[in-house]
Amino acid sequence: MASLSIHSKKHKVAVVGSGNWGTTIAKVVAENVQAHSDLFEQEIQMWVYEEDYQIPKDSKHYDAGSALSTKPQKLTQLINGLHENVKYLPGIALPKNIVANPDVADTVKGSTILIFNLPHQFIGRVCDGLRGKVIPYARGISCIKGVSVSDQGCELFSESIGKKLNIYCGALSGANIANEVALEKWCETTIAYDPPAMDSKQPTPAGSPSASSADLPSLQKSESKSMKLAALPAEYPPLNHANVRTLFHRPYFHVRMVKDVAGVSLGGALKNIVALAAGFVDGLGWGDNAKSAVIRIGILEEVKFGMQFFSHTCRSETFTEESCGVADIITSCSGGRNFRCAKMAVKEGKPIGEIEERELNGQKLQGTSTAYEVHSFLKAMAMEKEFPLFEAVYNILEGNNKPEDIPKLVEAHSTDDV
Ligand SMILES: NC(=O)c1ccc[n+]([C@@H]2O[C@H](COP(=O)([O-])OP(=O)(O)OC[C@H]3O[C@@H](n4cnc5c(N)ncnc54)[C@H](O)[C@@H]3O)[C@@H](O)[C@H]2O)c1
Ligand SMILES: O=P(O)(O)OC[C@H](O)CO
Repeated sequence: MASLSIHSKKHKVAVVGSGNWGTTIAKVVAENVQAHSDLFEQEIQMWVYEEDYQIPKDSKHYDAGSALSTKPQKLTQLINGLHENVKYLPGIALPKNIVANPDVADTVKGSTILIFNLPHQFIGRVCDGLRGKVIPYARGISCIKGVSVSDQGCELFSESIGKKLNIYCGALSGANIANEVALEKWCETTIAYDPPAMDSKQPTPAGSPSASSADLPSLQKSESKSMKLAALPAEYPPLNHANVRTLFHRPYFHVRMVKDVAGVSLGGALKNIVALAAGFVDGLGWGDNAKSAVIRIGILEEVKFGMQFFSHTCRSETFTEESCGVADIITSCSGGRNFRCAKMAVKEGKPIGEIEERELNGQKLQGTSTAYEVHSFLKAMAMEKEFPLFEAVYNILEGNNKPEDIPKLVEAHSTDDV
């Protein structure tokens, strides 16, 4: 609830992305800024990748007598007029304090909290366009489930966003099918936020904001030693765990705060590969036992990947105890888009890309590209054999193997450990 604040400024929040999850998270934070007007400004700017959209005839918004319905309209105009993202989150009423904006630089202007939430294949280009446009003391949260693989290696999006924009960026990930969260069905999520110590200090209310610099948190230290962060001016409420949690926690969306940014990010990214494997075996009609075997092996490979390549910060418990780990694998292997499309692809004998195009109305699978990206990283490290499930999914997508080959391909995981 709103209470008196000793701070003369409030945080302005922007959401970069407005797909199925982007719009849902905008709804969550729009509700929370209304409930905490002592900490946050009331308007949420939400960046929309602009497109024309024709309201379908079976939509409750279709009105044959209105120009809004008879020809395609800008999606931003529809969202702002109807307070609903009719394309990516149809049927969900959005709080009126969400403003859809087609200009990404204008969306983030003056915002101290930036929430990145779009399919991972697009974030690099979007961040390139934001260089120099964000206020220097802004802080970010990445809700993106994927990893960034390049010649330099495998990078978390929290890291690459942070480096590109010269800001600290944490991560949010969990067992969170967007449509269920949007309908306010209870779930949990994990937020990893480990900002520079200066963000948690109790502020000195009066005086100059004096943007000073601080070292990056340990996760990023080794990779960008030269990067210096601007301090959050004392006029703002501190961006500590409590205030970050306040922005996201709802009665139906329970937040657990942790510090393991790598574990949270990797859990969200790698489970998408596992969900494809689960869809493949389910598509074959192999039943729940086969799916559970895939889940068990998937968790093992997630932990191994994290401890092998992000050992300086990653905790195995993040995968086995948090919503972003085991819970997200279970959810994703039950009702996620990657699971559903992989299952249909096997049942219908069609390429998964064709199913994605037909079924998802513009939403994007993350597992297929992540399987290729993880494969290219493992190949560069000559470690393909160490991750047979991830490799099996890649080889099935590539046409080198069939879903029926999965038991043979993951057999190494079935041998005794004694
Ligand atoms: N949908 C879910 O249930 C869910 C839940 C948790 C996390 N996530 C993760 O959240 C992230 C965002 O997923 P989502 O579900 O919001 O997206 P989505 O799958 O609904 O993707 C569509 C979005 O991509 C945008 N887009 C299309 N082409 C683009 C381009 N060239 N440049 C920029 N944007 C473009 C569209 O405008 C739309 O906003 C993903 O990493 C996903 O794994 C999704
Ligand atoms: O629909 P998916 O497969 O992208 O999964 C959605 C969420 O990540 C589940 O937590």
